[in-house]
Amino acid sequence: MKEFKKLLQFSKGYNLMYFFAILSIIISQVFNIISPLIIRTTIDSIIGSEPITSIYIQKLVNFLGGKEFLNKRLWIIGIVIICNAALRGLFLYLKNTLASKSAETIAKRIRDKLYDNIQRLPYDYHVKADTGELIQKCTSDVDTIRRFLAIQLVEVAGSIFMLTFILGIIANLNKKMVIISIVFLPFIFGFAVVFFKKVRYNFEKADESEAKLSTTLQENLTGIRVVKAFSQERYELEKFDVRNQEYRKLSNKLVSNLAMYWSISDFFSMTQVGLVIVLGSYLTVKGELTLGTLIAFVSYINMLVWPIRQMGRTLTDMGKALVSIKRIDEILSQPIEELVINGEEPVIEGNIEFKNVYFEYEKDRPVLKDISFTANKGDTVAIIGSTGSGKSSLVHLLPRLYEYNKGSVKIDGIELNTIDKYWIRKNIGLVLQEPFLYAKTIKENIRLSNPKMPDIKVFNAAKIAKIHDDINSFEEKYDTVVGERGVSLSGGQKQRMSIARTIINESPIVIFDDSLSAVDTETDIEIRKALNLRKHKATTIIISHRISTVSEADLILVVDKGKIIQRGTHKELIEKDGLYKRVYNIQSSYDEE
Ligand SMILES: Nc1ncnc2c1ncn2[C@@H]1O[C@H](COP(=O)(O)OP(=O)(O)OP(=O)(O)O)[C@@H](O)[C@H]1O
Repeated sequence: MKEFKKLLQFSKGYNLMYFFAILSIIISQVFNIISPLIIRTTIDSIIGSEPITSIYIQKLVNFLGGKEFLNKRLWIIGIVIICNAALRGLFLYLKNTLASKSAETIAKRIRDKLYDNIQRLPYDYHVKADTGELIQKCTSDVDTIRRFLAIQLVEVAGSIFMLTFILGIIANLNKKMVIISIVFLPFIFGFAVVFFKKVRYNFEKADESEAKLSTTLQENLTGIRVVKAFSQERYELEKFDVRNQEYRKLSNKLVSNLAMYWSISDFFSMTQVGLVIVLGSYLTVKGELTLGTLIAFVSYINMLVWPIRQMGRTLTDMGKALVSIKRIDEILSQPIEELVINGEEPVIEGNIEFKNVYFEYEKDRPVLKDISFTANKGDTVAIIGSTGSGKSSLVHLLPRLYEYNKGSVKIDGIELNTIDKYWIRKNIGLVLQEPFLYAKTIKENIRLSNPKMPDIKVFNAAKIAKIHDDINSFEEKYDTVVGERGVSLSGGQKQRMSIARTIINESPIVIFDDSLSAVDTETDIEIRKALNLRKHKATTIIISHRISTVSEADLILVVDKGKIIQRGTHKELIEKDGLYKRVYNIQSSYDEE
């Protein structure tokens, strides 16, 4: 029930439409149920001489001209049957349209809300989240809910109504026959429920196996260059073959499970129908049942058996929808990141001050310890240190991707955690370690944050990032579409593209998180020279493992195990014994060689 309540927030404005969908299936069932009564009356009372017991049918017969009149014009009854079928069709059409329309709208709203929440979840959530799982929740889980609303729920409502209505009618037709007609129904229903509950595990296994198969395919396609470089084709083929075989095995198992179910269930259903025919015929011969009533019973039992058999399956499938609602709720109930809290938007100049800052991702496991340094507007601060020493964590504090636990960070004298996240992120350009490019043109990728940016700015940014000449060498120049994840560009070109994309915004603070690593030393020097020309426009923080990249910085911080162990200019640091000098010596001797 809790799960249904969760759906209600998405169905606002469509509840009435959904109610009409259910009403339509009920009305269509009424027309469906009337049909055997018309045939019964025709056989027993219009053609035969049995009295008409129902006053409603008597009224209808009178309205159509009376028994005698109809007896000579049976075609009128044919038309009534056709009209009845047409009306049933009309209401079925209405049910399908209304249910699908409301289900589609609800599914769209859920997708919108999920997408909106995903955009607003904190950075840390996305660092840890499984992308495949998120995609599955936004696609197949939403689709399961859509099918549940568009098909299963209305069908079950219709079947429950039909069951009650038909039982009411046949109870009036012949009491003895009612017992015979329904004796197997609970068994057919129970068998369906038990069976589908049991095979649900097999369904889930097959689903999982299919997901594994597509993940293997996706991984292979994404990493195809690594596969080729390491001659891993055979291993990949074998891996895929194992997954493929596993999926085939599980699918086959499911198919044989279902084949067994449908044949056993068909056997019980046919036994139920057969029982009605045999015992009904016996009672008819004995004179306890009219021929028309027997035909009505056979029709009704056919109407009941198949939906009841299907309902067992539908009810178990509905369980899947409940699981899907729970799964999407895992995203919806995550606390979203408040980007604007006080709405203050101070002009950011670029003066940065860290004072005794501590930070930890997990309790009591500090990643940054007692970090203090100052950078004035326009300064370049370089951070160097071994992998895992805390360099990225340090710079991630500035755009407030994470909050420091102790100490103080001030931007132009204002405590960082009082500046809105939205505003500070707009004022900090962050070039990440792994550049991500959209499957768009180069120009669109560079002016991503503002598509109205004039071409001249795009060219200038590309020139500073030393990618302008490369772009001009492409046939379509700035209109070249880069493939998914920019596969047609080299690693260094992608890094330079993402540098151009960041510096075009002319943010007062720019951070390069090891984003020159794939660029050769010469290009690295040229980029830094170009950046130096705009030195007074932005405070720059550069993370690198390369001494040549950090050597010209106004301040170099050497970080180890979350602490600043050395600081100063290149000149000062190479004169002191310590990590910096050691790295410098290693890299210089390597360069000389
Ligand atoms: N989201 C996270 N949750 C928990 N621990 C993390 C998270 N991100 C990083 N860490 C841990 O924090 C420590 C510092 O990581 P960080 O990425 O800041 O190092 P780094 O110096 O930038 O390394 P590299 O040079 O390899 O990029 C590492 O031990 C890392 O495992």
